[in-house]
Amino acid sequence: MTTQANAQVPDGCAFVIFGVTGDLTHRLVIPALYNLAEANLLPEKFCVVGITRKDMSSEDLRASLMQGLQKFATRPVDQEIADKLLYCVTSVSADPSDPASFDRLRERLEKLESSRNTGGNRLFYLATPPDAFAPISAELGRAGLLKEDGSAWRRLVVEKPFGTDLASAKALNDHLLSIVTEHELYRIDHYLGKETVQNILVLRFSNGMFEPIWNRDHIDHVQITVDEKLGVGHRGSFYDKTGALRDMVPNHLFQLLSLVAMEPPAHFNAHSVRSAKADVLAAIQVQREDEALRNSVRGQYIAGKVDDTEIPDYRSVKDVAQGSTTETYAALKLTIDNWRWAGVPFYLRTGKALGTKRTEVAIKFKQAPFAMFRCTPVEELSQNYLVIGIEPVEGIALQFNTKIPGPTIAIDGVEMTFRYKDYFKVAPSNGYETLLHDCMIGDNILFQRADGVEAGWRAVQPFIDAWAKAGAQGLQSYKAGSEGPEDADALLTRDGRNWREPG
Ligand SMILES: NC(=O)C1=CN([C@@H]2O[C@H](COP(=O)(O)OP(=O)(O)OC[C@H]3O[C@@H](n4cnc5c(N)ncnc54)[C@H](OP(=O)(O)O)[C@@H]3O)[C@@H](O)[C@H]2O)C=CC1
Ligand SMILES: O=C1O[C@H](COP(=O)(O)O)[C@@H](O)[C@H](O)[C@H]1O
Repeated sequence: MTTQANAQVPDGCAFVIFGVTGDLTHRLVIPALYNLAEANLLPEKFCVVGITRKDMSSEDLRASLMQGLQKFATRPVDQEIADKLLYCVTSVSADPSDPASFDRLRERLEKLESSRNTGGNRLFYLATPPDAFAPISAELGRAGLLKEDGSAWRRLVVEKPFGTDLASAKALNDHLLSIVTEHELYRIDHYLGKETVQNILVLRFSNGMFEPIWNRDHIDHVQITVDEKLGVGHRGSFYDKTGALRDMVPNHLFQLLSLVAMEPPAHFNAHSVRSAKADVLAAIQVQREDEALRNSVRGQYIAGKVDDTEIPDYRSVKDVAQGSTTETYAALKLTIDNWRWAGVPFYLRTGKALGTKRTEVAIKFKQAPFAMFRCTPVEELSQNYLVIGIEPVEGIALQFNTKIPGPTIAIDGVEMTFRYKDYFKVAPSNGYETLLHDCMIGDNILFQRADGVEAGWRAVQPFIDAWAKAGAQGLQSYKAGSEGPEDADALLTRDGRNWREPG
């Protein structure tokens, strides 16, 4: 994430994609590379090596990627730029279960590097299902593909999910860090590619007015909401093993939480920013399992309608186990054990097949201490929220009370809003451009570090364990198209608080 006005063009390199035939590559990676090409942010000395276990010609691969680009591009496709990008793509077969194929890959890569004059710099992007991360990286290491060579760099990019619990995340960290250094490793969380998420850093640390009130003296609580309208769709097999908690909380919701709650980093660099984020994640209180049960709600959707679309019962989705107890909704109450946040609860919720699509962080300030205006009791005054809209509303809103014009004092809540679309005219991106560009220029600031990942899993582990033991007990049903299980409201009302209404 550059702070300069002119973004840096990366060094020449080979961009090697494992899982090139998959959905992520077609939907996000190639369209993001296209957007970088259009912005002149790809190096001239560049090649894309698409790895597949199939026998696929480069022509067929290019045709398939072009189709994906036409379908998923965020901007009108300029055919000349697209052709130039796809001309750089070569298909190579390699399968981690066949070590010899990685030796052949090394030879092919060396030839391509020399014909494209890429300087030997290599980026390996693992856009495969997560169970392939360890075998592929092991083979890359064994075949010497990640071995440093003079000044040429090597980087390994790993998609999410990073582990399925604390133990597996630790094991994956240990494995990967036995092959590459932390600096060469890029753990992607696509939330950090969103402009609105990156802006949390800028909002907090480029404006003097927030820091003095950004603490337990002025903030009552924080709400982090990631509500989705989409159901599980065709991802039953992945989702039923994963659930809402693992799928969203230790990664995306904790990225939001850490940006909102971290201490000011000493420097704007990967070490300082990631240390501050890891510190605050490590300060989340690790609850006992009985506390985790009391401080959480989980739900599963049943058939209903989202807008005009009928959503079938979660349990009827293909590849979802009969009688599955996997949660499609999770709400948690967490506390952060440090001086800034002592006594300030963080309420997190996320779910699928809900009535509203909304990703936001709402910071609720403490009420005015005294009801000078007798027209409205202080507890009935509208609440003071600073709302950071991530999606679909991209912007920032401040809610406060104001006098209703007229001869008497009457008070109403109003909202002051900033919307990106009103201020900035930028070509729409898909969120991966910044991340891919950063990998190529060697900036890890927007990528997760081992300690941050493990601290996140440590905080959610008691919920995973307690829910696994409880099984169906305590799992609420909610209708698709609703706002989630009713008990989610109780998580706040028992503390004398409410979830912020949409809008
Ligand atoms: N799709 C999306 O929108 C998003 C996906 N992700 C993450 O990206 C990764 C890829 O997701 P997605 O593209 O949807 O997945 P896909 O199921 O589409 O698989 C990607 C490709 O990986 C290859 N592959 C599968 N198993 C192995 C294996 N054991 N060894 C080597 N290659 C293998 C296959 O290619 P072949 O058969 O040709 O070898 C397959 O086409 C996942 O980790 C996912 O969580 C993250 C955010 C969004
Ligand atoms: O990683 C994932 O994120 C998406 C939500 O991403 P968003 O950018 O649309 O908010 C979620 O739907 C998916 O289940 C999860 O795997």
